[in-house]
Amino acid sequence: MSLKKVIVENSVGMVLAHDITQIIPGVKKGPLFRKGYIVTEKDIPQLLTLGKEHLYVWEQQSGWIHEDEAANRLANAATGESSNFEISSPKEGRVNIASTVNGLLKIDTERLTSLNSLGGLVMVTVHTNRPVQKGEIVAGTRVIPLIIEEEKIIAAEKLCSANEPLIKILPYRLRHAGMIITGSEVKKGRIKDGFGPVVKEKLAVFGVDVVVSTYVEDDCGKISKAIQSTLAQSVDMVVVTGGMSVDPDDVTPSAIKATGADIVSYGAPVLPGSMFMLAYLDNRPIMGLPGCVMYNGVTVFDLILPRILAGERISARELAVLGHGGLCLNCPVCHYPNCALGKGI
Ligand SMILES: Nc1nc2c(c(=O)[nH]1)N[C@H]1C(S)=C(S)[C@@H](COP(=O)(O)OP(=O)(O)OC[C@H]3O[C@@H](n4cnc5c(N)ncnc54)[C@H](O)[C@@H]3O)O[C@H]1N2
Ligand code: MOO
Repeated sequence: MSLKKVIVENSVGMVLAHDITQIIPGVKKGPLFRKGYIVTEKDIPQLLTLGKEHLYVWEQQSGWIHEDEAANRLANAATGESSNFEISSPKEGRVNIASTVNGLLKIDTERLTSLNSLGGLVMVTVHTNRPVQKGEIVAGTRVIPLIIEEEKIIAAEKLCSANEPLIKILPYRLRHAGMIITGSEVKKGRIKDGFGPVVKEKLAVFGVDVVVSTYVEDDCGKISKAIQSTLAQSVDMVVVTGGMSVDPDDVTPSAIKATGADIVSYGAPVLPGSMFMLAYLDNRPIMGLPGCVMYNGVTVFDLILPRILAGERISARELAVLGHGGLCLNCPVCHYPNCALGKGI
């Protein structure tokens, strides 16, 4: 198809090649005539008052496609036509991509940049590794010109679907957690446990149940044994709270090491949460949670947990890159994940 420019008075009976938007300040912004509309005699005065003395109408031409069709094709290619996404009807060449499930959003950011370097089209997303909910819009795509060479869309489709889709949602796979609350003051009843309820609630958001829960005093051997016996009860992961810092009674990192687990990192470049430990034993994650996870609203735990639950194995490098954007600004009202925390990747 190609465009033909005609004088508005000569457009009666012709097929409109684009939406015509009406804006009434403070009242309305939206299309008055839609692409594909056949112009009638009575529309002419209204078109003239909208400032349209000329219109673009369609002239069929092979090798070119309309922006709406192109945007639709791009959205389908980017999501691999997965049922985890719902693609909206095109509007003025824009298509929205929404999640139909709760899960971890994965964007191949390198390929996204390559796609957006092709020119003539844009693919725009929220950040990768975001925990998304059913119904949330996660991406939008728009074709810049009204019609575009089909060849360009074919190249974009190839890029979108190479090996695996550009945009994916990973379901949360881990369901059962074990929790070890350390601290002699808690074990001996000097204070009430305030950590367990916080962790339980954070896990429950993702549908994870704490199926084993143990209180242990600040003793390396006892904590280490508790981790092993918790893992023996077929949990998918273990969280150990407290004792992560540098006091003589902070023995949790040593206890995790003593289980023989592979230590990915002791320390993570996120504030709060810098004393975090991640380790794996028999491919099951063990997380050492510093006191700030109990105290602060959002910490490194909130950044890493959705990825762990989606079954990703987190490397030391993936923790290291969190430093860029890892500083919580302690806003008076927290809007996480709608903020910069953890978005430097
Ligand atoms: N010299 C340094 N001091 C601290 C550092 C550091 O790098 N150098 N790091 C700070 C950071 S960051 C954090 S976070 C905390 C880490 O604390 P821990 O994980 O070692 O926490 P604890 O010492 O076990 O407890 C701190 C505080 O919280 C209370 N607590 C602990 N567990 C519970 C529980 N289950 N229920 C209620 N209250 C609990 C505990 O009684 C302590 O009062 O260290 C900084 N210091
Ligand atoms: O582990 Mo503390 O990590 O930064 O508040």
